[in-house]
Amino acid sequence: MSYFMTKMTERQNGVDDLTLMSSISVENIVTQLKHRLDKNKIYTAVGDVIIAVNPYRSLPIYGEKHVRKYQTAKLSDSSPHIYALAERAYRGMKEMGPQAVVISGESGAGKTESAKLLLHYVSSVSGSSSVSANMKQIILQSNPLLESFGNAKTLRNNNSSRFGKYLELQFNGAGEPVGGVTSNFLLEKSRVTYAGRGERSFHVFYGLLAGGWPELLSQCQLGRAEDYAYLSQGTTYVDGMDDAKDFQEVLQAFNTIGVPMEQQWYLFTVLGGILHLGNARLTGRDAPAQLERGGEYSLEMAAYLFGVAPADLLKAITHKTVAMGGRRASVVNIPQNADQASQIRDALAKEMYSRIFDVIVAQLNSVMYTRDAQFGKTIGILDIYGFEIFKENGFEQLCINYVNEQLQQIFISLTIRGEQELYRQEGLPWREIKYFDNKTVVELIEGRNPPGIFRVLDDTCRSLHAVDSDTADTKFIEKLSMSAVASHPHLRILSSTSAFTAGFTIKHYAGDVTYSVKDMAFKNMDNLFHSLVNCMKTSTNPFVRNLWAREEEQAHRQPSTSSTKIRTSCGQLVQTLMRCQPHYIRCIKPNEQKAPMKIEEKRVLHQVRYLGLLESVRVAKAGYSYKATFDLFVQRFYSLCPGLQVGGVDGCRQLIAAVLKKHSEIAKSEFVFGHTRIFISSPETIFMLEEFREQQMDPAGYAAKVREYEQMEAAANRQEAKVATRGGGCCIIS
Ligand SMILES: Nc1ncnc2c1ncn2[C@@H]1O[C@H](COP(=O)(O)OP(=O)(O)OP(=O)(O)O)[C@@H](O)[C@H]1O
Repeated sequence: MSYFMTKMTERQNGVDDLTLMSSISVENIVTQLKHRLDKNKIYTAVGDVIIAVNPYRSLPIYGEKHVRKYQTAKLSDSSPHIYALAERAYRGMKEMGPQAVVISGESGAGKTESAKLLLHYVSSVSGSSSVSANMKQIILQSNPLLESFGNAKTLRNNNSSRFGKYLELQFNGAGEPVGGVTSNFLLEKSRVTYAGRGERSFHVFYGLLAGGWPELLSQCQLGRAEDYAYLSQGTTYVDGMDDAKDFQEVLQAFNTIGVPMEQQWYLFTVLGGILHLGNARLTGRDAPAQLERGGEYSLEMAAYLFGVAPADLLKAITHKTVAMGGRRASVVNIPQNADQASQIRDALAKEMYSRIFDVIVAQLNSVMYTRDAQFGKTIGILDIYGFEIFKENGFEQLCINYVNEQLQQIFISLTIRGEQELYRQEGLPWREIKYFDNKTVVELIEGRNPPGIFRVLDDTCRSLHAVDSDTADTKFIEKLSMSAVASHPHLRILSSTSAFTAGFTIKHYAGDVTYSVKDMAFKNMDNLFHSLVNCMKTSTNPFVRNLWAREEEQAHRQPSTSSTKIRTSCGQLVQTLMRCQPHYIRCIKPNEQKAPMKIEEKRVLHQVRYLGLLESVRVAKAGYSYKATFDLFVQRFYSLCPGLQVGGVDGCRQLIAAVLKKHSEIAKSEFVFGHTRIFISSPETIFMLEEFREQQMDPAGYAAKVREYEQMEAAANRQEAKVATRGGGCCIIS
């Protein structure tokens, strides 16, 4: 007996769950997604993981009617849908404890839309008391605010989130949302000072210039976006976007969350200061650098808006303060040339912006967070860049891929651990689950002993004083080559060639990625020197002073590096997620042109690899292919045992005995009984059971499907024969 119906479904419609594919390969995953998208099915499951293919058009699968369907559905029987996952998370939160939904995928794949759909679902099913209505309103308004400061136009997405976000919703005992906390990660602050061709900086800059209060624009002496070096490298305009209108939403959100007018004013003047700072161009091969002609006005405006003296600001930019010596350390000011000083100026702009972003998030949290929530009643939503591999990969990709390695670690340990725990609870014998544990890659990047890549990089940065960026990169790769991890099986160090600055390849769980070390050391140091910190702390602008207040007098300490900050915030995230029941949404961008319902196979293949979907299928199939409570199993397959009168374990045993008696091709060892569930080893057995069931319940329909399948196979064979004849000219497949 073949399980042809399953194959037919697989070939025509794609399987609902990829663990049911007849052959497991990345190519077959793509084929399945394609078949499903052809049938308007954008969601596919891999066990409990949901794959969401961006349809690039609105589909009639959302809204209240669909919410009600999933709210009342038996989840084990419902088709894959983001609402089904949202319902699982919501029920899990109410009945058990903290839940987390991890959404990943490349830019434009649909992460933010998925997060919004989740919020919509939870908001729809979770009560309407005045506290929760108020909270829903705040959460709703926080979106345009965070998007204005954290999103930008990129070539891939006009409204691309340039930061990772973890929103933890807090609920009361009745399951109503009463609060929340947002954490932000990896803001792409380099976008403040540079946006590539066709891209823009963060939306808020254009909004401010297009829709800011006239008195504010006049005080800041602000003009058009094209007038500012930081905004004019890319484009300044986005099709279909109304910057002035969006800016009004920002102001409204500030009012809703209670940011006083005075603070709003100060905040926007600092943004204006950043724009002027970018126009303070520096020149001169010798150190210290000088301002270019005309640069004095820009520097003065920046200094005025930051509330510091122009001479102090210039000195802080053109001199680097470093600590020298051991215990009785002294501080020296090293003059910087134009390139170095420009880097420091940009570092100030980036840091100022990123601190403003942090302040906004903190302000949001101060109104959202509540102590009245029930302990452990939370649902977290993590919307974060997926694994990245570009033609050229640098420090940013290393950080993003490191976070994704960590997330994969959690995925593996919680899934496998959960599976093993279930076996233990069910009294099943220990069954080893084989999978690739990427812990070794996490340690290669962040390890302490032996020091991993980040620590070698930090060590290099610590020993840098007045060297240029190229020398720093060379020193880093030398150190890495001599370090203990140099011979790590997942690392290959590459020396420089004419086309490539030295670098290294990491064998990640999702594939090999080659990183160039160009500018890694400088990006890691962030070039934020004490001179800048000390200058900003003298500001007469209370908002600016506050931004820098957290800095201790730390002229004698090196500032924390970017990789240390990422390790720390990622560590906190991991701890939070480890306490939760996780749910995963892997988003896929089907094509580059944003064309509705179209799959470019090569593109999707690439993402399937880098989202680690093959690994997900393997992990989901690692234990038993199928598990269900005795009752559920009996409910589904009772027709295979005519006259069956009982449910539970007895019903299950009788049913299986009947199947084995009639179908000798199924081995008894396929079925394992736990305390409350039945487990089935291979997917083939389930396919067969499904087929027997269909045959039993609807013989005529089944016979028609057999005929349809045979015709389809014959047509496929004829087609293959034609292709073979055309291609080789001599091979006819009979
Ligand atoms: N489920 C969906 N239905 C219809 N359109 C969608 C859906 N998901 C995404 N889109 C479309 O794709 C666009 C990009 O989606 P989104 O902004 O969510 O991507 P992203 O993964 O968050 O990207 P980035 O990482 O750049 O922020 C949306 O503006 C929307 O037009």
